[in-house]
Amino acid sequence: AKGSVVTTPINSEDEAYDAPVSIGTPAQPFNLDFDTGSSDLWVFSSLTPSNERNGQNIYTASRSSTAKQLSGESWKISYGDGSSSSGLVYSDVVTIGGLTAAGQAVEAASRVSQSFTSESATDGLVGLAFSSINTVSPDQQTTFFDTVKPSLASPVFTADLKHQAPGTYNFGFIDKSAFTGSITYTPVDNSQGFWGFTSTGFQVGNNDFQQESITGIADTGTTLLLLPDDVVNAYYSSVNNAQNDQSAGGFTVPCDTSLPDFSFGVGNNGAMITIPGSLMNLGPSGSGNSCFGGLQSSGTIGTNIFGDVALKAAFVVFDSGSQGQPQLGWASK
Ligand SMILES: Cc1cc(CN)n(C)n1
Repeated sequence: AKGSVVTTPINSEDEAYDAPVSIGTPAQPFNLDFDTGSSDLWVFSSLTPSNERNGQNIYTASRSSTAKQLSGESWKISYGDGSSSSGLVYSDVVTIGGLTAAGQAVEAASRVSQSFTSESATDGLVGLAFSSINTVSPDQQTTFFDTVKPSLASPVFTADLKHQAPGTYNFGFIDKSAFTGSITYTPVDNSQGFWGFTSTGFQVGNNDFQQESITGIADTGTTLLLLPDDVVNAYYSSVNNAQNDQSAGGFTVPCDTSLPDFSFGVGNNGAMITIPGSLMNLGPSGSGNSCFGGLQSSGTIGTNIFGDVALKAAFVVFDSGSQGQPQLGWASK
């Protein structure tokens, strides 16, 4: 089997990307944030207090003839940006891009934190990291990808995110028309449950390539590219009037400045993914006439995060084991 679904930026800053998902019988429609940095499929629901909702679609299990509550099961998750949610668990039919997962764990929110409430465009998340970090307790559940994997032509999914334009998540196949050149594969360390890999280094504009192992995760659910301070300082020291502005929450640049490209190395054959300078500006920073940089410090997080700013410059293959061990494929587009 194969699936293909369009994913769309939720706002003018490409802050997150949602895609349509149907749950239940008859189908209840949702717009969910596909997140390769977590492993819970959760939705706003009839259990979510009305003062924590803001127009989101809600899942009502009692209206689905295929819903079954998983008795005694619950979930609770918190994300790197401080947001969180928790609730109860049902199994139900979940359809994404023509692919149907029967008996998928659907995590119904009985509470959500403020940033979810205020993001009216997003009805929940589809976790696409490894099922080893699914939070359902006492019986851990599988991600949508793991649930449908046995039926897929190939155990892979791909992410093709775009700047201010619709992109695509494909399941079970690689669309050769979606990228240029070849795909460079690199091994994945999934010991922490993430799509972890090591980049071979970086390059600011047309400067020399700086060889430096940068270990991080490919995370479609994080907006920014979060890298070590030496990389971030090397980038912004090449930008006139760039400044690390605490009140803005990080590095800002003058909004009218053309920014250098930023490239990062993948694989052991010298391949690089180049983020055009235009995509390194995320728009007004909210303080002064400065704009917020797409590259920021991974500082105290404990890992580097290749989020949407990086991923939207690439066609990315999340391969869970077509060659035995999990790997990430990177191609320009
Ligand atoms: C809701 C959400 C998801 C992620 C990335 N995994 N973040 C940082 N926030």
